[in-house]
Amino acid sequence: MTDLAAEPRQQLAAQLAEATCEALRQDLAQQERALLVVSGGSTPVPYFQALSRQELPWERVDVTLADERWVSETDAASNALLVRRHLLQDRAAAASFVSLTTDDETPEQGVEAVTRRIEALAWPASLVVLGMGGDGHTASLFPDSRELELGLTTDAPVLAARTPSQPQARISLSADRLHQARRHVLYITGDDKRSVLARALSGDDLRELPIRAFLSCPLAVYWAP
Ligand SMILES: O=C1O[C@H](COP(=O)(O)O)[C@@H](O)[C@H](O)[C@H]1O
Repeated sequence: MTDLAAEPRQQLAAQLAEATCEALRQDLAQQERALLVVSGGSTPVPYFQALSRQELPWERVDVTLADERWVSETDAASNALLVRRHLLQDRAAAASFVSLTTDDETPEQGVEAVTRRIEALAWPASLVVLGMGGDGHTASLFPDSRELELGLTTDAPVLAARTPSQPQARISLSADRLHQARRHVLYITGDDKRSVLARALSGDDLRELPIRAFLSCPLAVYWAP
């Protein structure tokens, strides 16, 4: 059976990979290193694959995540595993990846070390590629997170987050740090997420749909059915 969603999603992934390269190339013409912040979850796989084949001076590119589940890098739920499997391949294998986890038991214990790692990167990031869940969360800024208010207001770059709806503890870049990037993309697929985005655009309560914190970045929306 033909998967009707596959082709537009592949095209979208190819377009976003091109736009990502353009952003990184522009910045690498002005500076020694450039930083790309990507999201995890299931959506970015075709984008990562398309990006991994692009020609770029990848050895001058750092890649990190907008957020991570506090699991080992071998766990199937690890966003780092996803990046290593699908993005840090082919030409992009030469990029440096900076993870958001440590060997500590909890993100609260690891957050200081991760903060030091994150601060050592070449900010502002060239591009932040945000994802969005069906509940309007982005990065690990979840509507039901105990730390949502903190994540939206702190000027610290990284925070630990506990979210009743999620099985794992999380670590996330803060809204402030994500805002500081030069360019912002929201990368989503499917009609459900399009409806969530439409809802987000028609209101202003950040606690209801945290993605609203990024709608005026400005945010380039990459969507396919
Ligand atoms: O939990 C997460 O979910 C969002 C969206 O994921 P998707 O599977 O619906 O694409 C993602 O942006 C975030 O990085 C991830 O940790």
